Amino acid sequence: MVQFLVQAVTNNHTDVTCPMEVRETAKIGEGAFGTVLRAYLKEVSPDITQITSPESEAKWMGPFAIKKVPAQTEYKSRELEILRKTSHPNVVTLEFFFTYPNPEDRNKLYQHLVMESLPCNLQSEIKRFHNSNIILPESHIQVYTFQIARAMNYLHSFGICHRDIKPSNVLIEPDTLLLQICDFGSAKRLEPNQPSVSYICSRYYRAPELIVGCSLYSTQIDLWGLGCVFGEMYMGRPVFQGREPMLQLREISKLLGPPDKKFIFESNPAYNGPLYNHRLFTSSLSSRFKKVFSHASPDAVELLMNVLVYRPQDRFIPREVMAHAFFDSLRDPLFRVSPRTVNTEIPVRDMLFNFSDYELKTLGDLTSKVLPRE
Ligand SMILES: Nc1ncnc2c1ncn2[C@@H]1O[C@H](COP(=O)(O)OP(=O)(O)OP(=O)(O)O)[C@@H](O)[C@H]1O
Repeated sequence: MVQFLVQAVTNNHTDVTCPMEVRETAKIGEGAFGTVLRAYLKEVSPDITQITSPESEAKWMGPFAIKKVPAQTEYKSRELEILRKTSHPNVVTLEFFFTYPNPEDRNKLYQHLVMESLPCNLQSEIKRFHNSNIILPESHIQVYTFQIARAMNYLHSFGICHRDIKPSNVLIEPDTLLLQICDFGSAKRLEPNQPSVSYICSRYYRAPELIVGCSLYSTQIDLWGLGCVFGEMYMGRPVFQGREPMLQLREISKLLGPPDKKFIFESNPAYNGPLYNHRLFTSSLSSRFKKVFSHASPDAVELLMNVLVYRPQDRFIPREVMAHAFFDSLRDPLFRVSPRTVNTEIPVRDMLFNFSDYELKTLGDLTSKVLPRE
């Protein structure tokens, strides 16, 4: 356990900055860029310069998840900027933030993002089911996928592209099936006709346009990630597991068939890598999807076929995902789910459809299809 006093901790909701004690209790995650720790925070009076005694007035708040990343890198400050702008039930909440030196190297400042903590991520949930030789109940897959699409609909409405959608960046609360997207370390607000780097996103979840080197991509790269995560919940392992970066396209072509010339030209006319355009099978696209996602219902297969699509323009956008028939049972007033951690069935309709006025506007002509039945 590590405890320290920070003179200037800013509350993300009120913008008030005050001194606080921070108690870090355990490591939750370690990524390429930062460390995530479980932590508690306590307000202290401004004249205190030493850590206060346990009997002091204020209560410890938490648990939180603190993400520490080296401060002052242009790349990472985007994460704070984006988390400060967003407020959505399916996007992790930033509660406080501060900069503080690294205990091992006092000269190096670290940005600390203090977020609401969720107990589990989707990667461990998928593994848990897979290791017990069972697949996630389709009702859970519906509830989780709907919330991913809802978060994307919100983020994309501001042009914010997450750029690293994968099960370990999807947090869940197994008792309620609440889901929140985390890790905005790669996220960026995409501007039309402004190029961005194509070497983002974790390999198994990279959209085909990124693999062939597209730099003018859109928020639709996140939808590919949604499709991969959606499919992984049925398969218990990543849908496209390329052994190395260039073999990733080969894995995709085993299911979708080879990419066509139009897709390559629109993505990157200068692409001269392998195209895997020899015939690997004779079966139809839909029979391949049915075979690969053998546990999925016909509606789920149909939705997967509309998301795992080469051309980003032909891929469903988030509100089309939410409006799809696969989620119709969620719209039923009687819909209930049985979380694995709870012994009773719980209603989830209020949690799924508590749209803000802003969100309702983003649904446009699909509003009546997305909203629940009375
Ligand atoms: N708010 C949170 N609550 C609970 N766990 C969290 C939270 N934020 C992050 N984590 C856990 O910590 C892990 C690493 O966090 P994050 O992905 O933000 O760091 P990163 O350095 O960008 O990692 P990576 O390189 O794997 O993308 C996540 O996969 C998740 O399991």
